[in-house]
Amino acid sequence: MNKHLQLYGQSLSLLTDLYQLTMAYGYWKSGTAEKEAVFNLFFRKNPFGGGYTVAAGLEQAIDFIENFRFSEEDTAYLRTLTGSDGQPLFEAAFLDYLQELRFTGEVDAIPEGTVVFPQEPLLRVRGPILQCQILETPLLNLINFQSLIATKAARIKQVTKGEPVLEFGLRRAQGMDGGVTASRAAYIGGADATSNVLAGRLFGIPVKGTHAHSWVMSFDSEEEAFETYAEVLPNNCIFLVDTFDTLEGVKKAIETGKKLEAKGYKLGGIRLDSGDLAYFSIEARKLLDAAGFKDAAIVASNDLDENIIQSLKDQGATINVWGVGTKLVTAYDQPALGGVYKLAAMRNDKDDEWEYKIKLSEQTIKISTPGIQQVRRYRNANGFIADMIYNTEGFQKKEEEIMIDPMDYTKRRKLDNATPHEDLLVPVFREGKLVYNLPEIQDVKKRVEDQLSGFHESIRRFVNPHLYPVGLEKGLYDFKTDLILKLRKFNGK
Ligand SMILES: Nc1ncnc2c1ncn2[C@@H]1O[C@H](COP(=O)(O)OP(=O)(O)OP(=O)(O)O)[C@@H](O)[C@H]1O
Ligand SMILES: O=P(O)(O)OC[C@H]1O[C@H](OP(=O)(O)OP(=O)(O)O)[C@H](O)[C@@H]1O
Ligand SMILES: O=C(O)c1cccnc1
Ligand SMILES: [Mg+2]
Repeated sequence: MNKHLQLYGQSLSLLTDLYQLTMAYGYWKSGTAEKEAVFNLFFRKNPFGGGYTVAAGLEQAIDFIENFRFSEEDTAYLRTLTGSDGQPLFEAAFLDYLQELRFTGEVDAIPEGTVVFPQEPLLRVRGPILQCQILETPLLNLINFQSLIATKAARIKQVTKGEPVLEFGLRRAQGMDGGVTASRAAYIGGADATSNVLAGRLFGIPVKGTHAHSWVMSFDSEEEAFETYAEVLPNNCIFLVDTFDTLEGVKKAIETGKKLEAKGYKLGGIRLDSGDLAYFSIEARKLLDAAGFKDAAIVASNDLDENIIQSLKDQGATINVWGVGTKLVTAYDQPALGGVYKLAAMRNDKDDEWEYKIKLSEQTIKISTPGIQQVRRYRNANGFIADMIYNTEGFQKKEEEIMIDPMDYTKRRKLDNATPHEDLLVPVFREGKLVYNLPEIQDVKKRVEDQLSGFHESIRRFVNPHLYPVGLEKGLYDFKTDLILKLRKFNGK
């Protein structure tokens, strides 16, 4: 366990914002540390202007929670922190308490690879408030980034229409963990292989690659470069043909391909990495086909993303393997998913009942939803039709379920228990123990494909995608409205 979650040889429990620890100290000192709380992790907008998001990062979140403990070294560091008066920020007894602290609560989560939408809790954490609080930052860090990259990869795979995508991003990734984590999420979302060898080893992702311009440049001629490569790696021959003159390069790759064939090997293909990729791929295909290399792949790379790939396809490009780096692993056009983690309920001291919590905002979309939430996904014969967020404890939903658009009271839909449905959040931790069987990464990847094919294609289009209906169960909607009115002092008026 804890495969790549150790950074620089350190445990990662301090990988949180200082304010989580100062609040934790506050809860401890004021005697509320053990009060039971529920937090929901959700985002408010699909990334890239798209109509869907792919959930990813749960395995690393689980790993983090399982290995969550402050070591002696960690608390020794915290002991050195001081406040504005130069005095220690934390008292010794609190740091001793932290050292003994383990996660004892509950986590429910939507499995990785599930297609999800704004407002839906991807993860729900329940337990002593101090523990839930400290987990906010690492959980958001882990889920936001991987969900973002998995979504980007799904969009890229969507436009290649099933043609292989090779993730080449490590050199441009946001640091080392960014690179490793992006390779994992990209594979889940749709990439078929990575050039990142460490990610291959850690996660069981296929590793693939060609060669660079420097290989060609290190010889006196392109012929010599290709032939030497073919001698050393006859079973891995995809030649980069654009170092000097692309179509001349293709001809030289073909000559080397013939020699490979004579020795019983196959020319894997060529790679194009500059110039007009549509034009060169079409011309290269003609040359390869005429020479009998109909199976040879045409790999293309060079700052590709889903929009350029779509444009190349529209131009009739004959590329059939797509190398995508920078714009995939950095989510170039939207570098962050704005997931948040909000307190939604707390156990009341007086009567031991749930007290529901809400964050007000001038912007309706930013008002959080109270409750111990679950997401129910309904389907008909054609696929998924709507998701309803409901409260699982306290006020109950009724037999006949009415779902209301949280942004528009008049937009509603009738659903009932007879409509086939599935609850998306599944138990992950109970009393601090892992109760979830982690799926193989290949199964997570497969889940993305299955899920995406279950939604109407209109949610997948890039321009003005259709908004998939996500609503609040009427009881929850009304409860939330009453709570907002109460907080705004419109109580009963
Ligand atoms: N036919 C095409 N239609 C649309 N975009 C294309 C087409 N061919 C290439 N591109 C994209 O246009 C951009 C070209 O960038 P740029 O001009 O920097 O590349 P280049 O000069 O050809 O190559 P390099 O600088 O790597 O040698 C890349 O993002 C590439 O993917
Ligand atoms: O373009 P990306 O999607 O990031 O894919 C990875 C890129 O990395 C390599 O070259 P590099 O960019 O290092 O050099 P170059 O720009 O001179 O090709 C490769 O040739 C690709 O172009
Ligand atoms: O194998 C490749 O072709 C490759 C690897 C990393 C970056 N660009 C290309
Ligand atoms: Mg480049």
